[in-house]
Amino acid sequence: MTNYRVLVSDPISEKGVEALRSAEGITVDVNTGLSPEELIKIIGDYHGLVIRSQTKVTPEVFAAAKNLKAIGRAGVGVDNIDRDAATDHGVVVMNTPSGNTISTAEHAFALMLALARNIGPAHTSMISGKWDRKLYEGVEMFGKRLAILGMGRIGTEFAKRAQAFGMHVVAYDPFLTAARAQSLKVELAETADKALTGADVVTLHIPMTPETNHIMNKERIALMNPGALIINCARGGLVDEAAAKASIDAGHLAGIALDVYEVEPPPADFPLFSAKKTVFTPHLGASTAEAQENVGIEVAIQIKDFLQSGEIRNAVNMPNLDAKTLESVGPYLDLADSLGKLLSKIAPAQCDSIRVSYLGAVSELDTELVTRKILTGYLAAASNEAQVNLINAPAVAKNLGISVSESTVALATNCTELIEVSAIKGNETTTVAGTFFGSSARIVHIAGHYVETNPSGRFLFVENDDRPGIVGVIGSSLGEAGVNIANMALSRNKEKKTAVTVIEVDNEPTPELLKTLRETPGILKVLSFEL
Ligand SMILES: NC(=O)c1ccc[n+]([C@@H]2O[C@H](COP(=O)([O-])OP(=O)(O)OC[C@H]3O[C@@H](n4cnc5c(N)ncnc54)[C@H](O)[C@@H]3O)[C@@H](O)[C@H]2O)c1
Ligand SMILES: O=C(O)CC[C@@H](O)C(=O)O
Repeated sequence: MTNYRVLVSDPISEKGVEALRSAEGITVDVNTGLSPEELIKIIGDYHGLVIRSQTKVTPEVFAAAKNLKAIGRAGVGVDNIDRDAATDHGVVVMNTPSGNTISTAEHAFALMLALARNIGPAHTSMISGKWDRKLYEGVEMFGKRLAILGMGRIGTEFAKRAQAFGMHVVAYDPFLTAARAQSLKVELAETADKALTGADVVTLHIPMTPETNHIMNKERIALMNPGALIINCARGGLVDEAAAKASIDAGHLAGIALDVYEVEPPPADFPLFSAKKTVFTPHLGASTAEAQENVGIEVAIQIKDFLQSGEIRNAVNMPNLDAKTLESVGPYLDLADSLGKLLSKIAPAQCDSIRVSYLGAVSELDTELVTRKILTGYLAAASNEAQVNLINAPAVAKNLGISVSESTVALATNCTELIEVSAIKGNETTTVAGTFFGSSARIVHIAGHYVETNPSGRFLFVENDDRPGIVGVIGSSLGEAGVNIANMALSRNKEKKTAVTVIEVDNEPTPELLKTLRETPGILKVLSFEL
């Protein structure tokens, strides 16, 4: 069994580390607090990397990570990983989306209550010997209008807690349907602006993207009621901190509670530190024993399963390939790989596009994965890329200028299902196709010829004039060269008056044998390849 090395570069739970340590074929190093330079120096030795939010996985890290196959993020946000670079380098990025949901929702809720009731300043005042009841009068949350931006996992949990407190919940999320809003008993807002108009509190539970950067800007803050509160336990940068400070200073916004910051940690002269009503925590949303145990164990098992069996769960840069999916698509992936490889051997070089058609039963599978595998097989030989895999195959094709299209047809003629792959160069199209006879995968179509052959093995592909005697010459040439024939499939193209012979051979034909065959009158093309 291969020995894989995994680096844990941020603190994760001991149980998570243990789950990796006890895995067969995996060696773990826990080395936290590395500088970017130190990480770059050692990352080349590792096949797996486990992180939280401190480690920044930059393009420079990927360039040095020659053996890296997978990154596991113990948490939700993957904004500390350059996803495009990961995909280009064929590294799968997985997160653990649900293990810290409750903890983060509870933390955001705690921030809201602490802000509304001045818990922080009242505590500080009391331990300095004061008993100031007037200064720290708060506001009730009961009956207040709460805007939730982002009704994913954490937003939904926050909504449930707010409803229990008697708040009126208005939610905006581009993927929140009217039916789901109804079942969650929240008012559905069509836009963020509508959710915020007249809101007393806003809580943010959305990812940080170029579109969501500063979603809480000066104009949106102004839409909220005077005396409103902002809670951000999602990502720094969602709130324009300068605009929030200006609004508090101007007496519109009453206060802000933050767990996350545009720059983490914020500088000592962070302007909001001097604002009137605030609560700050140092990115603690997921910092509970329960959440850390959940995400630590989850990430460890995901990395272990990927390295040991290729299972992919919670990937953010490719479709999932969990055990169940792997079982159903596994045989198709092997056939797809062979079809891709076969196409790369028989189609002209420098094709412009690849077209994949799924006909019959196979059209019901996760065809995106199968297409990725076809590309992996095709590009492994056709490109100079050293490592084309399921993760980077579409990106490699795109970089090479090869467009890829996919179509599905529910019914297949002649057989119950068919995967047909064409390479197109100008007006020349080369097609191969494969199917299953029972559980046995077969290649049934090669460049205009119906043949039936195994999808793996060593092959000789011979195209010749369709006239008597040629197959005999091929057979005797192979015999004289000591090449044993394991299988042979013949096909004629009556229109072109040509025939092809696909011969599965036990040993590799020598260059001399190939030369003899190519020089035989009537033989038009001889290819030798392994699938
Ligand atoms: N503070 C912490 O320690 C901590 C812990 C866990 C998660 N988080 C952060 O919390 C955020 C939410 O996590 P989650 O698990 O609920 O994620 P999620 O993917 O379940 O939910 C995010 C939701 O945001 C919605 N969304 C995207 N763009 C939007 C927009 N412009 N306006 C409104 N909604 C939009 C999405 O449709 C999705 O439903 C993430 O940014 C995550 O990184 C922080
Ligand atoms: O690792 C952490 O504690 C932060 C996690 C959190 O920001 C997340 O996105 O899951």
